[in-house]
Amino acid sequence: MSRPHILVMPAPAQGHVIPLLEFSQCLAKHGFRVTFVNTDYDHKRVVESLEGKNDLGEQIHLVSIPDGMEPWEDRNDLGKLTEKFLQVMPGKLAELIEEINSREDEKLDCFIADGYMAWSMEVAKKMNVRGALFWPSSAASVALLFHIPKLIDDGIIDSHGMIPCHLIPYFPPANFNFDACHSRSLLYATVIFFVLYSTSGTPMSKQMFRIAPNMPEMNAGDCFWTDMGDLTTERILFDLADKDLKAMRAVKFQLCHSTYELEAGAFTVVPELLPIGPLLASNRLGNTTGHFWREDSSCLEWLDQQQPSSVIYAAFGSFTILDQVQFQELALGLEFCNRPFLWVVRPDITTDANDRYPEGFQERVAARGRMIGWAPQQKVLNHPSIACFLSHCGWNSTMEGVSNGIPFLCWPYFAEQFLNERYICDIWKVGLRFDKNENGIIGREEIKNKVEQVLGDQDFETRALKLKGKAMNCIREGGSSRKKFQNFLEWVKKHPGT
Ligand SMILES: O=c1ccn([C@@H]2O[C@H](COP(=O)(O)OP(=O)(O)O[C@H]3O[C@H](CO)[C@@H](O)[C@H](O)[C@H]3O)[C@@H](O)[C@H]2O)c(=O)[nH]1
Repeated sequence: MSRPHILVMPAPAQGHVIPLLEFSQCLAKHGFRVTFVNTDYDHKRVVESLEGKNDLGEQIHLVSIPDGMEPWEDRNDLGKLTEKFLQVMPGKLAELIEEINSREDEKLDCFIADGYMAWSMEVAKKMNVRGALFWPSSAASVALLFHIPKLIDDGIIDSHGMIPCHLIPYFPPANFNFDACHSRSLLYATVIFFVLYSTSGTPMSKQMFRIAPNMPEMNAGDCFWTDMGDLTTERILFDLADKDLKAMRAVKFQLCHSTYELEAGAFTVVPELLPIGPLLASNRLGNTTGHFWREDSSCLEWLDQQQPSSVIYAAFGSFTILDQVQFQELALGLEFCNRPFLWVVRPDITTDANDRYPEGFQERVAARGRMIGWAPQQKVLNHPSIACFLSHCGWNSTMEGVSNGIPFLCWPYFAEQFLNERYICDIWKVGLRFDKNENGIIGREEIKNKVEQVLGDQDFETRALKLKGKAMNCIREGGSSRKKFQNFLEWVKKHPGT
């Protein structure tokens, strides 16, 4: 009998491609053939970063379809990207499925889409292919999505995902200086601003709510479509969330990159969600694949030369952009800590690619600091020299830090990262958050103080190691995630064909 064939499609983003490809490797290890469909743009980056190495094995076949954007357009503009891919990808996906199914010995047994691409379930249904979803983010973020109708009923967001105007503080900020409005035009501009602000809506309500007893309090700002900087993008992303929510209700299998033990409360909100995490390349003794940037593995040799539990690892995932002032303050903060550090400085982490570091910084830290463009992060976090993880709290980074028993310093950037921070700091108590200073930035002293607090208090490490034990037990024989993964495999094997 030929191997069952599964088509897997991630959302077009680094934090989605890596875990879905890891999941695909697990499927391949269990005897499945996988066709993995990226957008053309991401496909090119993934293939380039493989540098000709066949880390994927023969059972995973990479293919691609267009995302509707021109090659030079900015894919970090999530509103535009979403708008374009929703126009183009459904048709291209249907063509791809048709083409695969036209080959007699390759017919698809199942289609697995990223939860954030749940709209594609409709395409699969029309093509008579069974669908399942995989969520690369926390169960809490899925629960929040599931909770949208209730948030609308309770008036926390309106039917466009925005906070209704009566919940927005109507008054100007406390530090607003009316005396400074000498000029008539400035006064008019100010009035127009407040009128627009109060009628257009914004999802950034600070009204707190709790959706299950043992989950942290949340606010509308934790939803992934919020805090994007402009209302158009937020509305496009909310429409995507709404589409995903409708589609997910009709899907039998929904898998999630988490564990019951880490997020028990969230799983009670969406009982059909099945955890299969943590997904780590080390679980199958392999390497992480799907990178958009080339890994700089030379940092592992550098880590070998450092003392055990001595190095601060700082990395912000694939989206975070720091302005020049904040970037330099972070550099000075790392310098102030007076410890070895490994800092991932992605080529696009600041808007200004030149003269990014404070004057003389590189020379001063040369003996104990290392800056690289992209790390083999899972291997780094598993290295005995790592003491703590200064992270933007993307869910993959969170799972990777937790699975290695590393305490966190939390620096969330956007979307559900603030919710992940609450799990790290308030529920699991394995890290500390940074506070911004009066200038709205995280200052060098704050960085030094919090690093010292986390590393000076043995309880953080003790709790982190305990949490690691819980997370890793889930994927051992008899563990909860292992069982759910096996249930899923059986379901696919029992119902072969379309
Ligand atoms: O130098 C680096 C930095 C990161 N990574 C990897 O890249 C992935 C990054 O994923 P994540 O930590 O989740 O961050 P983002 O790239 O920001 O992920 C997006 O997708 C996640 C999953 O939905 C969300 O939780 C985030 O908020 C969203 O920004 C992880 O597997 C890391 O191991 C590397 O391999 N090398």
